[in-house]
Amino acid sequence: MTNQDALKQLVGQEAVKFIKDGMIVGLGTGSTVKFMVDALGKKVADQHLSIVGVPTSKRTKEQANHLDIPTKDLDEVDHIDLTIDGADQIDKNFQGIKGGGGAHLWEKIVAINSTKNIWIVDQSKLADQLGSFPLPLEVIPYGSHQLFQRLVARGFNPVFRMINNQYVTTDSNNYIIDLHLHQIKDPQNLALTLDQMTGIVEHGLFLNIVNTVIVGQENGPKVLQVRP
Ligand SMILES: O=C(CO)[C@H](O)[C@H](O)COP(=O)(O)O
Repeated sequence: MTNQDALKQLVGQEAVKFIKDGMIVGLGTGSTVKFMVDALGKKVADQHLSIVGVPTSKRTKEQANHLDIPTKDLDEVDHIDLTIDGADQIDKNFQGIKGGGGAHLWEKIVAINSTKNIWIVDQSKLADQLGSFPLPLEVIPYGSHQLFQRLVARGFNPVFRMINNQYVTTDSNNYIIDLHLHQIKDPQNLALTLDQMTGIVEHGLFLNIVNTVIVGQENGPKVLQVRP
């Protein structure tokens, strides 16, 4: 296991300490969350916990089910106590970019329906300012090349996310366009602009969402309480 993976595993293990018997828990997506779900599977089995997971992607649902963690879809629960998810970049005001794994649409829907949100990251994800990580947009395939041109005209440096010359598609069968912005001076303003552009289903700016960030560091996970 790489050193970075070891840090991810430690934050995943730290995060499951926040999960108590009886909770409905949003399960994020990504390599860090994968370690958390592994730890949760063990905790559920060892302590005979009765919890329900609400996965934010098909791959997380598959992993949870494989580990015998009961899951429900978002519309089958009446609340979510806590969601634990990863992040691609977090700035000094604890605003985030997500969607590196292409799951930010479901992740944001689950996050805004959760009483509390915890992000688990290794220390490489912390930055003074957002933007060195490309900002993902989930876009409707229909007319996406017209949308692309509008993004070019605004100077947003868009790039369709492709693998082996094929469009990457999300769990909702949409495309991803990554904006190579390099720096985002005003995340709120950019979010408003993107919210108003027809064809964009959701962008990866997660603003004023996270309550607690757990950062993997060499000397152990650090828990940062961001907002109540
Ligand atoms: O937003 C996400 C998926 O859409 C992930 O949470 C984000 O990409 C972090 O992933 P990882 O833990 O693999 O670095």
